[in-house]
Amino acid sequence: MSLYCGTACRRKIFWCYRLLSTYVTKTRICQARILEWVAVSFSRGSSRSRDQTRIAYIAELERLLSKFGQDSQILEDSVLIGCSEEQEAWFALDLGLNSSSSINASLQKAEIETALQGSFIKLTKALFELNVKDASLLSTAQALLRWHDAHQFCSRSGQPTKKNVSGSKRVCPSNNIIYYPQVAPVVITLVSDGTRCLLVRQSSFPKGMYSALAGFCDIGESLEETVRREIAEEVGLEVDRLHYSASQHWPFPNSTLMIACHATVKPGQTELQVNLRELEAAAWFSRDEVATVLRRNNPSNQQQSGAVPFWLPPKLAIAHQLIKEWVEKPTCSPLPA
Ligand SMILES: NC(=O)C1=CN([C@@H]2O[C@H](COP(=O)(O)OP(=O)(O)OC[C@H]3O[C@@H](n4cnc5c(N)ncnc54)[C@H](OP(=O)(O)O)[C@@H]3O)[C@@H](O)[C@H]2O)C=CC1
Ligand SMILES: [Mg+2]
Repeated sequence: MSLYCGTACRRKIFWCYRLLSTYVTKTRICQARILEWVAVSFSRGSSRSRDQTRIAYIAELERLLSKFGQDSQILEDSVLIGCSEEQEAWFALDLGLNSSSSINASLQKAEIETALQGSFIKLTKALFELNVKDASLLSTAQALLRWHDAHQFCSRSGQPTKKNVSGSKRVCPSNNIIYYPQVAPVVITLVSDGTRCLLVRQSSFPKGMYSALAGFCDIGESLEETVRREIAEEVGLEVDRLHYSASQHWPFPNSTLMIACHATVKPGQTELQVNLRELEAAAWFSRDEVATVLRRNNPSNQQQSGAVPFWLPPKLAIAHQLIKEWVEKPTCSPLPA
């Protein structure tokens, strides 16, 4: 808050662009209009490569908005997502480009791209192409802007709620109820039997990708209980030991805190009973197999050579870190659950 008000702070905004698309769930294809966010990530130069993709930070958004005939009033909708090492506050703003219901409907994506000499790319793609710091900012922006978008009204009075300046909460003016952004805890666990690890596929994953096993925490559960329940529910295994590894904020489908763990099952109790309502496939893989895939981890490699049977989540995904940890530290000994 002080960052926002401080005179030394220059207000920087990075933009998010959103579009409507169909959304495929595990059980049905839903044609409902679901908001899918796309990062405004720009690459300078003629060809885009991984290290060129970056967030466009706009120091003088007012001027640009005015160029397109927009009222700078919309800046009030921006939310604070962080600050630079020079103590400049960074805000994110949803421009709702090309959305007919948006107050900014007259802003055209192509025109903005031309003005800024860059191009929009999908948020899910951008998150894996940006550096860790920018990806984290973008993840915060997506989660926070989406939360504000979905919490415009008080659930008690039905009256419109009002965002505070930084966007850290919304208040109902009629009864002073305060609403804070929500985060859902999710556990993601790499199960091992000592020599092999368990990788799974959901039908919603990109083609050929396998990952660790994940699940939302239920009300009343500890993380340990969630890990045990999810593993039992999805592959029919009983966890023997587990230990925490790391965590990561993840903005899909809404704001989640991914809590990553390693788990082991008892030797001899490794037979899988795959719950096909939750998973498309699950299988044990040796350390050598996983190490090979990690080294060549690129979906296009698989298509080109056919040598790699599957691929793993990209480096910035916490699942990737879990898998890498397991490959590199075969002897780490877990604590009793
Ligand atoms: N980075 C990675 O490699 C991976 C990340 N993930 C992330 O982990 C998340 C959870 O994994 P997933 O296996 O899908 O979880 P679950 O195994 O818990 O299954 C998802 C189902 O749980 C129910 N559910 C319970 N609480 C919630 C909630 N707060 N929000 C949404 N659904 C809820 C829904 O069921 P119903 O529809 O019946 O209500 C939903 O379809 C994923 O959404 C994904 O973002 C997952 C796998 C890999
Ligand atoms: Mg799951």
